[in-house]
Amino acid sequence: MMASSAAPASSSAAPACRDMAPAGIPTIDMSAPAGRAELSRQMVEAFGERGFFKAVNHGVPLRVSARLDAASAAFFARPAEEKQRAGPPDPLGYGSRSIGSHGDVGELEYLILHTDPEVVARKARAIDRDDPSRFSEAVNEYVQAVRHLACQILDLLGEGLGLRDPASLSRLVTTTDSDSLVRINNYPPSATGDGGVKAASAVGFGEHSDPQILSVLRANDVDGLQVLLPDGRGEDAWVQVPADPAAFFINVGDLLQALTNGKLVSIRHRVMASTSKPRLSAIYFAAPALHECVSALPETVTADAPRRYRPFTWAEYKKTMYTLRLSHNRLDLFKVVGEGCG
Ligand SMILES: C=C1C[C@]23C[C@@]1(O)CC[C@H]2[C@@]12CC[C@H](O)[C@@](C)(C(=O)O1)[C@H]2[C@@H]3C(=O)O
Ligand SMILES: O=C(O)CCC(=O)C(=O)O
Ligand SMILES: [Fe+2]
Repeated sequence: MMASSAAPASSSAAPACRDMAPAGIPTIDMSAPAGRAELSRQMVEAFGERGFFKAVNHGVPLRVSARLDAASAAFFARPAEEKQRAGPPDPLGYGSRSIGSHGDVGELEYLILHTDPEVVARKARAIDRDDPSRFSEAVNEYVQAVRHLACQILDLLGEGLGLRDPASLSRLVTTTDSDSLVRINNYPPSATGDGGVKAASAVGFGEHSDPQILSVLRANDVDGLQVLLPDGRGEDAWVQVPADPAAFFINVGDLLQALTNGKLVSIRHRVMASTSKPRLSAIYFAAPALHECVSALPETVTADAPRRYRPFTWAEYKKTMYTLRLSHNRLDLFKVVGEGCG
């Protein structure tokens, strides 16, 4: 089942799109009413054509998401000088407006955390001084649930792609030294000062692709997420993804594009901040270990589809990504010229 429901977004420095046909937002029912083979086929199709899908009936308990939302909202409601104690984002920690270290800014504040429970526990001492375990337990429980969802999706992809070892993708993420992150974003309402709301063009989080394997995003009931999709006439158009706090939005990251030799596409997305209510989002970025060599899966390399990217380690990719602006097409720098890691 693939449902289409979005209208093109109108504001942007990006391609004009007002009169273009709306591109669809694939919706996949994770309870697999039509069976597992059909579910994995839908995923490969959605990720191959769009680079993302909306997951419903995903099995992550509402209680777990609500607990993270409450712990996050309590932190963001604290005075600025208290929040700064959890910063600066170097690159993990609390940050406000500034994204990365190359001049990108957005209308948001955020926390970026490594998902290792010991690292979460250390950071929680600065995030919730009264009761650090209140915060760390909410994060750890959430991470466990969304990692499980990410791995289910990766296993289904492994099957849909016809991999000899269908669990090879999820193993990249379940390894104890996985470098996965969780990011919690708070977009304050865009007040003008006179009680009104700013023009729809305020950038909450600028255009980019996510660098990791898979991103699992959930937000409250406030719109803002947009994805760049083909409009069917050879152009791309920004498409608003209507908010749905009961769903997860799953994105292909750069590494999954490299692993599948471009068969699955890393989607460009952004958040526009023009809301009268705060938008709160949490994104789990599923990543491999730093030393992992990322190389196209043999099943995706054929005479018709020769290897597109040279092998590289996640550490090497990360080092490059942190030297670049948010919107950079960083995977292009790894297009094939030779073989071998390092
Ligand atoms: C400008 C940057 C911020 C970012 C690191 C980078 O140099 C380029 C990639 C950015 C991004 C986008 C997705 C995630 O939000 C993020 C945590 C990531 O892994 O890559 C951010 C990085 C960041 O904010 O530190
Ligand atoms: O906050 C959101 O909804 C998305 C943010 C995002 O794309 C990111 O943090 O990488
Ligand atoms: Fe993103």
